[in-house]
Amino acid sequence: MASSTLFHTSLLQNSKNPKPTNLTYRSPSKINCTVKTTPAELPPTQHRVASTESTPSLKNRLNPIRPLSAKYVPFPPNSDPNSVPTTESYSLDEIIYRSKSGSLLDVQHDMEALKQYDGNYWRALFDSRVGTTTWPYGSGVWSKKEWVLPEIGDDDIVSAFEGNTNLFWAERFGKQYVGMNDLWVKHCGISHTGSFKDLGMTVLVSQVNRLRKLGKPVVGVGCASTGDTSAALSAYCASAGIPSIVFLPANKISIAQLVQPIANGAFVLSIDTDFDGCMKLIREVTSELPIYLANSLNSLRLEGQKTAAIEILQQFDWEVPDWVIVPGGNLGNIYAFYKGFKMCEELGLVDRIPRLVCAQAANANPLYLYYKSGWSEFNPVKASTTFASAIQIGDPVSIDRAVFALRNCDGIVEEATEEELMDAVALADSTGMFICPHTGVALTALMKLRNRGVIGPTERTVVVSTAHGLKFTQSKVDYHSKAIKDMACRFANQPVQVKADFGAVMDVLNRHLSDKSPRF
Ligand SMILES: Cc1ncc(COP(=O)(O)O)c(C=O)c1O
Ligand SMILES: N[C@@H](CCOP(=O)(O)O)C(=O)O
Repeated sequence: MASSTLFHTSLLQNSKNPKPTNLTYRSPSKINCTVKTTPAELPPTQHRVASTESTPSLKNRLNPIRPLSAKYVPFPPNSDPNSVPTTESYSLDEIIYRSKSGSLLDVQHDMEALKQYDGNYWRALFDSRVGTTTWPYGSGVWSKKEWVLPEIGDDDIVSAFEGNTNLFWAERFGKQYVGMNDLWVKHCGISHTGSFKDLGMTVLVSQVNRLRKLGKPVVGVGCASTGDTSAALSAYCASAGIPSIVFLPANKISIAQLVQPIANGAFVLSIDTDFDGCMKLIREVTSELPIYLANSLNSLRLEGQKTAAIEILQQFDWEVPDWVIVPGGNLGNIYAFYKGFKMCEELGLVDRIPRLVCAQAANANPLYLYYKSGWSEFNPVKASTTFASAIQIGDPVSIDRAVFALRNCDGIVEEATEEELMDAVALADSTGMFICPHTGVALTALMKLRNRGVIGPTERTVVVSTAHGLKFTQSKVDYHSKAIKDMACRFANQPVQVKADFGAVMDVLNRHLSDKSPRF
């Protein structure tokens, strides 16, 4: 409720805002920073105004002569030894999703321009924005604007102040179930629309907003979805007044996810196919109609999603965790994490990157099978039904990005059966979390890697939680009522039916209290 109120207020104020004035102050790291504030007569909600400090205002430090910029290049970028050197590139103001050869694209930042500032500078700049309410830097994504879309105007940004999510010390789960004392869960799903997709969608919809203002032919924005991309797309588009169109696999997403685009006024197509079928259709449609493609095939999305990696480092005071475990489906996010960590290393904020683990549901495991083949042969699969329905994907569009990321960080791929992932959810929930099944997949991967001794007991590990558990309550209801065929539901916690009678209630409580065995 609160965040959606802020969302609208921010956009309203942004459009009305007069020009700011400048003040100079010294940031905690002794770097001269210029901050722009608005005149005193402005409304007290000054924090919702546009255009505050920006990197060029810090030019007194290093006299930068290269402006910051970014462009599309074919993936993998030229920096990769296996890439074929090319000069092919495109402005971010072009509407393009694939290179001439049909490969994926990547957003490439002018790293030389970014390197005009050292790691201390970037750390201090990002740290100085934590907790601010100044537009747009109060967003965990736009607090890293220079590394995301350096050239976009603040007025074009469509943001719900996403990001800045809780990095939760999973003390009890860690100690009790995996023998670890340094286990953390990054709750990316505790967000405006309840999943990490907000991080990428703010970037994509902001760029669409800019394109439309530039007069580009974009009548709407479309995606195929297993429920979270569609929720984020429709919310951000609704906020900016941009039409959204979502292709959903009929009867394959949760009710909570389905109602999100409906409520946000999207044009919702429920299609009698699976996600891969919807993805194929949206690609065909967006090549025919002036509908902008919002899936992570579009590399803009990953620029926002990569900020979760930067945010993790920041939350650890720029200490690098040993492992980060990410559930994978269409496989954009695992690459986004790699890219975020790698940029921090290349720009001197940290001196190494973590090892990444991509966790898949065994019922939708094409990456896992590819990994197990020693990366020798990739075959799409027909994904079967899984409680981790948002990753029920058999032909991931970002397969090349995922392999690139995993190979370059000595990464691992793991899988989780339905029973394993649901048990992991129940155990995590019993320690005070309320996680989605996808996070259960990631926790299963952690348990397996701990059992095999791959992850050590004192290694700092972050499990990325990708969606809010409240979107997936039906799976929890089924589990706790032991209503899942062929599943023991070992950790089900069933309510006790009792008569509305004092004696009956006392009997039940006395039996419960005398039972000394811990519940799990
Ligand atoms: C909740 C949730 N977790 C994980 C994923 C996997 O992310 P990716 O498709 O980037 O691999 C998705 C979407 O695919 C998702 O919605
Ligand atoms: N889980 C996703 C699947 C599509 O992924 P995307 O990142 O390519 O949009 C969803 O919620 O739709």
